Amino acid sequence: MSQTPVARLQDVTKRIGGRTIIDRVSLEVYPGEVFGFLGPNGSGKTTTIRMMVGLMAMTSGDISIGGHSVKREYPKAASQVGAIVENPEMYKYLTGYQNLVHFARMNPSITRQRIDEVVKLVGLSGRIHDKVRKYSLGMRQRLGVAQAIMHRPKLLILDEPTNGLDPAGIRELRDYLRQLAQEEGTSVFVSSHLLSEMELMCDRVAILQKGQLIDIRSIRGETGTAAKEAGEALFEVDHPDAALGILQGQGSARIVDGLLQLTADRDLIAETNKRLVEAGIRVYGIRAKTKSLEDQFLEVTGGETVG
Ligand SMILES: Nc1ncnc2c1ncn2[C@@H]1O[C@H](COP(=O)(O)OP(=O)(O)OP(=O)(O)O)[C@@H](O)[C@H]1O
Repeated sequence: MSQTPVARLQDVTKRIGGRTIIDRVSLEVYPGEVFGFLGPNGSGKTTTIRMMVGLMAMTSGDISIGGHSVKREYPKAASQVGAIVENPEMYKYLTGYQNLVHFARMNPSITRQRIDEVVKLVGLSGRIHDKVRKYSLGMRQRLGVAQAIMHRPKLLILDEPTNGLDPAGIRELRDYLRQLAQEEGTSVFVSSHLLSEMELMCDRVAILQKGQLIDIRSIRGETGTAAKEAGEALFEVDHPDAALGILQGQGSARIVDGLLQLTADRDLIAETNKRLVEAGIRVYGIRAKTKSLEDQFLEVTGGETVG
């Protein structure tokens, strides 16, 4: 994508007590996309998010939000983020609306009209004047999201928002996150340890394993099936070394057992083939070893059922 990213993580690393918890994680989140951060428990999702919102310092690397470095321009970066990292603090004896008015006081730019708008967006209009103590978990969470987006952040970060929600609650969450992305152009960064939920909610998913990012994938459609997209493509060519030279800059290209191997989706396979042929390389065969997101996630989790 050629758009300017809303969030950019560059080689983000966190070491605690000599242990590397997050290891050179790099990724970009684009305007209006719902980006999933998928990994088994303990893989480092929360730690990464804590660094993104400035709750924890990085050991090295950098994160920018809306073009502002979290390290060097924290107030500017923070103003572009809305997040629910731990359970949102809400006053249970107040109504949902009173809670929002209370939080809006801290930011004079938030008007009553804006409050009404976010209430509608998260689907709480009918119950916003009920006391929060009467709310279900899903409703409390929606109120938390309403609070987090009142100041029109470019990026909304949600850490494991589906925890404890029933399937209907998850579907609702998916619907209003999508709406948020579409109507307000807000990008959403959402973590989960459940692949099935990520497939329902996200445009792209990054898989984190033991603090390392092992893949970033697009998800096509909302049918619950992961696109069999990027994978290893093997090119059988007459001069592998020359072919590798031609593909300089195509990050993943390497030679394996005399074959030119690279990570590519269908378009990139076609494009690579064209480049090679045009450069005078003879291509005898192309094999694509695509792995579904599910295959890959099962490898990461060792086939264990997580949940
Ligand atoms: N302050 C800390 N000191 C030492 N180790 C930590 C600290 N914070 C996190 N860790 C370790 O870092 C690893 C990643 O933790 P993290 O909570 O980020 O994972 P997670 O993917 O969010 O998992 P979960 O879904 O279980 O919260 C874990 O092994 C955890 O024990």
